[in-house]
Amino acid sequence: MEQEEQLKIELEGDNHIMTSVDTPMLPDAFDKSDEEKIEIIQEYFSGIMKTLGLDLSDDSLKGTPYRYAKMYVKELFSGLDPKNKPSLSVFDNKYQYDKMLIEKNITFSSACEHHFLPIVGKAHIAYISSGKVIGISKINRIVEYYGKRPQVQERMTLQVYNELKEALKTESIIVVVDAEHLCVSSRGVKDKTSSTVTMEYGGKFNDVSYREEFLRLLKD
Ligand SMILES: Nc1nc2c(ncn2[C@@H]2O[C@H](COP(=O)(O)OP(=O)(O)OP(=O)(O)O)[C@@H](O)[C@H]2O)c(=O)[nH]1
Ligand SMILES: [Zn+2]
Repeated sequence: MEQEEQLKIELEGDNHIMTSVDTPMLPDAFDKSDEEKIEIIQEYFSGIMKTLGLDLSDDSLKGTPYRYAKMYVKELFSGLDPKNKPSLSVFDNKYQYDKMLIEKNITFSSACEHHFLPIVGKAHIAYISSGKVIGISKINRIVEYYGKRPQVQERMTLQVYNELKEALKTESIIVVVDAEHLCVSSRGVKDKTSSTVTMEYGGKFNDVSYREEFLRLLKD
């Protein structure tokens, strides 16, 4: 089959799926200031509370729509705005350290995009330098930044991997995320013990012996 014809079928076919690890955002996502967003969300959340029958003149409840809106924009979902992306300090690997660097037990919280309920867990990350090293706290900060969005765990895992790949100019990175989803543990199926593990890796970590060493060191 001609390549062009094949491409046309792929693009027009019913099963065509756009592949992207980007968080789906509207084109005008960054037109409003944080203060404008807080104002709008506050109004909507007042409506939700009133619909539930809550009396917003109560002194404990009256500040809740504002608190809620501020928490969304400035805290829980601050990672939707690229202005909050951490700057990553990357240095030359002058000492030519060529083994694995592992940053393990990185705690993070996020929110699942299907229910807007918390995802709470840990990320474990390792890389092998191809000439660059990264300030270790920046690894934690990258996890924090991508956690501060409505997420699915698979996408968050890939976003963290891609960001580190870009900064470190290597694919020899492994990202493992192990998290509890409150939409699974506190509602719906209400399973209190399961956790969800996702991973992405490349480069030297395609070799199982590197993955085994990484997983062994996570246990210590
Ligand atoms: N793959 C994946 N699924 C997720 C993640 N977070 C939440 N989910 C799931 O998203 C699904 C949404 O399914 P729906 O059937 O539309 O939602 P629901 O009726 O509330 O489903 P239940 O949770 O089974 O009650 C649920 O199975 C959630 O467990 C995630 O990070 N990755
Ligand atoms: Zn959910």
